[in-house]
Amino acid sequence: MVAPRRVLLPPLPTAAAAVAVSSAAAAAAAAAVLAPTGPLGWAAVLAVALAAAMAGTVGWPPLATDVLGLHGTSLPTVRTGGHSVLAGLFLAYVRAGNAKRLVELLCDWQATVGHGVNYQVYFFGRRVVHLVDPVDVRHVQVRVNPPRDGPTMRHFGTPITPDVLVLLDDRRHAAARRLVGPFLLGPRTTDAVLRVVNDQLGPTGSWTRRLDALASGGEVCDVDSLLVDFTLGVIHEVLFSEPWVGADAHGRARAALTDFFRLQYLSFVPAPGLFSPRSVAALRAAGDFFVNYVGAMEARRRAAYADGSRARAPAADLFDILLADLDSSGGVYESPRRVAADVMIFLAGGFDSTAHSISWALHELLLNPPVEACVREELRSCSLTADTPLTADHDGRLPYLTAVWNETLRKYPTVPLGSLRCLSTDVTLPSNGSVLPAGTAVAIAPYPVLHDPARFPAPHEFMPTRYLGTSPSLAASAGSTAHPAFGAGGRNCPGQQLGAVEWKAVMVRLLTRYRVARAGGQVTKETAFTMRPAGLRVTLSRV
Ligand code: HEM
Repeated sequence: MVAPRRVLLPPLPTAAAAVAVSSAAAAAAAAAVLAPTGPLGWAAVLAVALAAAMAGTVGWPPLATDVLGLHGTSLPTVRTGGHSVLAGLFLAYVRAGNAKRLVELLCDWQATVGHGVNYQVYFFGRRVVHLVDPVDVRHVQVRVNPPRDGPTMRHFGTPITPDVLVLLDDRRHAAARRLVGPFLLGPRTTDAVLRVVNDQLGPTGSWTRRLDALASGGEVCDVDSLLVDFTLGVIHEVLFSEPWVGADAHGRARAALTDFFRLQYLSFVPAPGLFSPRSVAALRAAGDFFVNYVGAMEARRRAAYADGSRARAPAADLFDILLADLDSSGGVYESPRRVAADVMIFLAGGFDSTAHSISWALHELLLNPPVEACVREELRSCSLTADTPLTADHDGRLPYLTAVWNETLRKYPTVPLGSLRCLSTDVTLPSNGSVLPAGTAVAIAPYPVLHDPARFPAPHEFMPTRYLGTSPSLAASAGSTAHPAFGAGGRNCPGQQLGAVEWKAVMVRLLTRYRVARAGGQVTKETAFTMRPAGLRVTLSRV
């Protein structure tokens, strides 16, 4: 590994200017030589300018390699071992994104520069710094807490409004988090989740009937897909205190959110115009669906207040809190569209990330019978059976299951790429004093941080014992800065308690009622914003 030199990099516009100047010069030179007269001639000039821009993009950064104490810019393409030339880095990224293998690409890059080593990559003259040194990660996420990188995460706002929670400026973002935080991180969310899970997966619950039917027929099922449906129902009930309204609403929402995530990887690429008109139309249709749905839910709620069938206060759910704020002057939510946008973000954040964390845990229990035996033994020792509802009191009494949760999210952080931030001020990295200039895009992806062998020996092994004795409370563990599966700081995941409680409640319900067996097939990591175990096929049988 090359020892970093500490040299201050010229500010970002220098890079962009270098690319612009080299492509303009190339275009001028080509124009002089080709003397274009028709469209073909101009197309040739354009092609030369484009090639110069790409060459400039990749050719300029080596001058900057090792400045900032970072490494990189010549990185292998995924699984080929070959090094990227010219636009190779960009193409490798797009190819890996299309193949839903961005995690593998990131791991290859990380292995090239060394585990725990920060590095930089360039896309079209723009530097993206990947931070993995834990000291720097902590500093930037918690102390600096930069906003998300608006231009490259713009599609989060595309469907409804750019004023969506994840993209708000610091002041408005903090106000929104203060509004929803007490609900999402408090007992009302825990109670709501336990009520829904215990009801639907309880002895007479609708989901239990569905799973019992699969079990008695010995049917092979895609357990992850079932769980995605289930968790979309849970997050809806936490938001609205009722199931999805309308025959096809649940299905349409799932399709819309899937469309929304499918394109997410392109938003990490800081180049304009990457979305095809068809994709943009699909995103807009998804946005329209949510605006209409939330509008109808609002009308329904207001009618219930008006006829007295429901009290306006105290707020029973997150939707009540959002509507009360909408009705107040100077609140966080100034329009119904803003409410619809954030409802969409909570639904998006809260469904498949949690579903996949349950599926990955089941996958590992199937691979590790001694771990499964320990979990089952712990459930027995707490007298948890298929007929016993899980309560909030059980949390501290299930340390082994808690360790399995932590280890599942370490090995399979289900939002593996985290989010892209943009520095508003110059930031000095505490690990080596390097300065990242304001405007730098910073990626803090949980996956490489949680697979650093220096911090997690044998990172590809599933060892819940790493966490035994360290984290008595489920909600407080995986969200810490030492375990950044949920990010950290002011823009961390507000749904971590919800996800943790739901994961545990579902695991208890499934394991006390069913035995799960593998039904063949290869399980691979498939990343489209969230990371799922593709190919996980199982059969269920009653315990
Ligand atoms: C296992 C489950 C989950 C994982 C691994 C996860 C992970 C993450 C991560 C890594 C971030 C980005 C943090 C950052 O930028 O520093 C995030 C943000 C977010 N998550 Fe989660 N999440 C999970 C469950 C949930 C749930 C259940 C909800 C429902 C409320 C949710 C809602 C959100 C929202 C709204 C944001 C954006 C926060 C903001 O910008 O203020 N997540 N999550």
